[in-house]
Amino acid sequence: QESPKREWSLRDFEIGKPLGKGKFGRVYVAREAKSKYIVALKVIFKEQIEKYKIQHQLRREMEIQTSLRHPNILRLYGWFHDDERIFLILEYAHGGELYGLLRKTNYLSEKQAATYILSLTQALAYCHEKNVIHRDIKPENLLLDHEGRLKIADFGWSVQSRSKRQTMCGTLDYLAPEMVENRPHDYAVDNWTLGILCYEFLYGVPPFEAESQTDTFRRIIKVDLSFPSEPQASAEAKHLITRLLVKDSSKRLSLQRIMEHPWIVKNADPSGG
Ligand SMILES: Clc1cnc2c(Nc3ccc(N4CCOCC4)cc3)nc(-c3cccnc3)cn12
Repeated sequence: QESPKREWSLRDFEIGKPLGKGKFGRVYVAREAKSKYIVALKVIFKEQIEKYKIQHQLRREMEIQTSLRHPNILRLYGWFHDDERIFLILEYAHGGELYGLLRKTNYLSEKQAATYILSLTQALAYCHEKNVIHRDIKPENLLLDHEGRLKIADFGWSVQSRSKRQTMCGTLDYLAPEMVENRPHDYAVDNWTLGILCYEFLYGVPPFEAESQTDTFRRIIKVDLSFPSEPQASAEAKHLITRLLVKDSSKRLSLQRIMEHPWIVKNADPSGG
């Protein structure tokens, strides 16, 4: 049952270290003074909102994010503002960025990869049944909780930390052909992105990575997909990736079929851990 919506203010929080900064502001660890509850506090500057004319997008994103309740979607508990800033009170993901894990281990085991793909698929299926589409599941928006469970932490403002790889900012790697070709896109773009992420979890690099954005663009629209010989991935994993990285968006494996795919059924830990 819903806790009473109380008015928050900056006085309620002790601000900790910055976690990262984005185009519109920064994210800090913070602690609610009375309960000692740890949260992430995202600060967005109003003059940036006016400058980029994103008031409505921000309002819509915040309403959506507050209404979503799913174990793999980061909670937005509430917000408040002062003269020049808007503060979002977010669930703190104790495990940090999934990217940090991927960078450390280069690539994930098939069990880990399948578990994260299942979590993402379940979160997306939840969003789609609530008619929330196009949660851009770019990797920089994927965080981990204290048990290593995946959390989609996006409401349209990906936060870039300094430690991010160069390719990350403004990369095309995760965009579906219909996006890069500026054609109308629907929620099937998320199915494509699941294929990109599955490949990157298993091989450590996105499938269409190239020296230049132009080459990445060419490889995406051609679906120039090949699997390296190292590290070895199972035939089922490659089958799933091949059934998602399909140019015709209507032919991509549905979220339901992903959950039932042999590679997922065999390898994923249903508890998401
Ligand atoms: Cl929103 C939100 C909720 N929780 C987080 C979070 N949590 C978090 C926890 C732990 C560590 N570690 C750093 C290495 O040592 C281990 C702990 C990093 C981030 N990070 C970011 C973030 C991270 C990077 C850039 N921009 C934002 C956003 N977050």
